[in-house]
Amino acid sequence: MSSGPSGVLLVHAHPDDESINNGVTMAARAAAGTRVTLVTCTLGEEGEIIPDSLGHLAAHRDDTLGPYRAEELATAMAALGVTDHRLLGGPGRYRDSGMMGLPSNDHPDAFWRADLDEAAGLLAEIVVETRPRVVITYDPDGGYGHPDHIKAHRVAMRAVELAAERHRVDRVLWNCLPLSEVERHLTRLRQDGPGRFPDVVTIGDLPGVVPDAEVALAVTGSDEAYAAKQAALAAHVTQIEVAGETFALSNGLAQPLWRTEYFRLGLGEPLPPGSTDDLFAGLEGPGPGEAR
Ligand SMILES: CC(=O)N[C@H]1[C@@H](O[C@@H]2[C@H](O)[C@H](O)[C@@H](O)[C@H](O)[C@H]2O)O[C@H](CO)[C@@H](O)[C@@H]1O
Ligand SMILES: [Zn+2]
Repeated sequence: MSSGPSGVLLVHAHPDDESINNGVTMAARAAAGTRVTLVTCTLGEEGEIIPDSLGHLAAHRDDTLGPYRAEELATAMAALGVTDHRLLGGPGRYRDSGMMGLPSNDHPDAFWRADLDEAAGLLAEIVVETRPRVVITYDPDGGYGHPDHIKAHRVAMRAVELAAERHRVDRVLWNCLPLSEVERHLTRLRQDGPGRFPDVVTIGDLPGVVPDAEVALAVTGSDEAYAAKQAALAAHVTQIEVAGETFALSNGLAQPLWRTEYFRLGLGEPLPPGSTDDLFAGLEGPGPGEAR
């Protein structure tokens, strides 16, 4: 018998998105005793692969990248202290669709092709089981237009609707980045140089950049939470290289490894203006017997 409403549910498209977008938030909440549940919608089977030694895993070769990234995800979750992480519909139910417009979008198992209500129904059952007060996912553009990110947004929002008669989520938060902070960090990155990486990202390469006024919440990590995020990112060996307070994807473009993670309000209870650190700010107390 689950107790009252508790915790936070995060909905992400591929293994690595959870650590990139919410590593600090997940580590801080797990350490505080909040129930943290991660649902990852695909295994990232179509991903590029950084280490040459692992290139054989690629979709056009052995096509075994998915199980490998599942192991990377488990290692990242251990680093963040998150024990409840699930694959939507079970391992392999929905396949990584690849970047928008590629033939992999048409794979019969591609998440981009998934029936929305079927996928949202699977997620709604997790919402009813775990009873989160807050759900975190992407904005309607998926942050940067990747089909799996867009679909994860749509599935998450529909699941909250489908679950509402059995469990009402207090608020849905969308990951974002405030323009002024992006400009400040990229200016410094360009001045310091990309270090071990060939170049630095541009604003257009970063997901969910919005005017500062649209940011409803900023969650800044402790040294411990930030170190956990660095370790979690580093666990995604096929996708990410970490260099101190920067990292790069397979595109080799240095980008900030954010210590502060930012959110817009997607649905539900507004946060008090200028809220910091508390996903549950302004909500009536924790659920019965639940830590926040
Ligand atoms: C962070 C993220 O969502 N990564 C996705 C993305 O991978 C990017 C993609 O391969 C792009 O072409 C590269 O330039 C970039 O460096 C990659 O991060 O798309 C992949 C395929 O759908 C997905 O597996 C990966 O997780
Ligand atoms: Zn992704």
